Amino acid sequence: MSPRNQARSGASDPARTLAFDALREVHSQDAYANLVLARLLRERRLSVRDAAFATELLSGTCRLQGSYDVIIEAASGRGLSSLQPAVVDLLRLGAHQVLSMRLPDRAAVSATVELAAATVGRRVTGLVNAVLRRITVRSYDDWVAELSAGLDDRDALALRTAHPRWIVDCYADLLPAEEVETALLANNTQPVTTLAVRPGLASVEELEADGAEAGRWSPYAATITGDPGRLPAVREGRAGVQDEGSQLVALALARAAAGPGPWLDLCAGPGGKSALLAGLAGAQGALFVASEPARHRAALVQSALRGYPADGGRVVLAADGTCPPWKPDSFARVLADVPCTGLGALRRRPESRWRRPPEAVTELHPLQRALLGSALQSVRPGGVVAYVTCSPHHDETAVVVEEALAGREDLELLDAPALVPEVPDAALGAFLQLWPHRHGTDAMFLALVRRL
Ligand SMILES: C[S@@+](CC[C@H](N)C(=O)[O-])C[C@H]1O[C@@H](n2cnc3c(N)ncnc32)[C@H](O)[C@@H]1O
Repeated sequence: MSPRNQARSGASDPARTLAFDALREVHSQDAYANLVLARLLRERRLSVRDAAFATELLSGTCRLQGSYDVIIEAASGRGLSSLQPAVVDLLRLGAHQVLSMRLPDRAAVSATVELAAATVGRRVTGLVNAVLRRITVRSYDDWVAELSAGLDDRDALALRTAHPRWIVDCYADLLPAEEVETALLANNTQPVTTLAVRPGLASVEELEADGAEAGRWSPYAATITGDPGRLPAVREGRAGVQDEGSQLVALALARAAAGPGPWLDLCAGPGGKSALLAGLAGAQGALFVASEPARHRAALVQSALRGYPADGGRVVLAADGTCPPWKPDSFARVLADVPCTGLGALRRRPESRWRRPPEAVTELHPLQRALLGSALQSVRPGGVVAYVTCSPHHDETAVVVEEALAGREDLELLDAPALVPEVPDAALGAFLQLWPHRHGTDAMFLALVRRL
């Protein structure tokens, strides 16, 4: 087998080869790193150790990419656009091994040079070797200190924490100054895997007996290490992976006083919150309706609900939430978990911070406003709407809610933090704002609005 084909099959260095192939897909096809990684791990069947190495190499490289790019440009003395994209990805993977993975420099450089030979070709090995050896001369912190000279404080913070400047600005506008860096660095950590049990179908105690640990805030949460699929409750659809922040916002909606009547999840795909809400609605004898316009995502909602008995208490619709097929005033509780930039879930989506342009915030605004308007029309008097984002950005959160409330005397903003009193430091006025660095959850935002 030629070296090139050997590397493609992953025989010589399966972990680095997988990380390289995945990174190429991420950049050349705009693919999601997590999805590509999961697929390649399934297809190539690496050892546990190699799979863990490939996962860290790919995820870490994607997260810190912006700062590595600045370092690579400084070390190579040329702009990245003058290099072949596959070579840039090799250098990024090498930079991560050298600067962040605590591997011996010599081993990291020579393994990356071999990978370059096997994938792109021998002609690039000299360049890859020279640039990586220059990178090994300094630590990450020393590179950042050197390259920060002359930058303003926020640009230096962006480089140090590996975030685009506009995201640094967003966090700096929302948090006390002394918390901003900690909050940004929390986005560079790997979140624990958290499960939510479906109410009435499984219990946290059952998961604990299978090796999980009870969660920190939600009575339905448990954390695990390793593959969730090893737990019978997960395989049987009686529990599923869900961040605790998502559980808390669903729980707050369920706890608000709203009177009897059906519940609606207006933007339900892929069904994480639906799976929890359906059980909570069922416990109150309420019909639960999940609606999601994207058919493949509506199918994921069906799958998330598969553990519940098929007794007619749950309905999944493929409907556009901005022009819904149901009559106004139909529901007692409505969840509007709207599409957003996902700035609060950067831990989970390693490449996303470099992909989303700042304009995404303004582009999403009309849809967010329309969906909240539709939710407020769908709820009956006395009922409650939960407006939720997994972004803390002011323009996606408070601004949307305040616009909807303006001049509406029939709407009342509820004290959302009061409905999850077990969680400290989460009040942003009457809004709930969770943070990875404070709560270990995604940065979920919740506003609860009652229709009078
Ligand atoms: C933040 S996700 C919802 C996550 C979901 N609640 C969960 O916990 O799994 C937003 C969802 O809104 C859906 N969406 C996009 N446009 C929509 C529209 N016009 N009406 C309703 N939902 C929409 C997206 O397809 C996406 O599934």
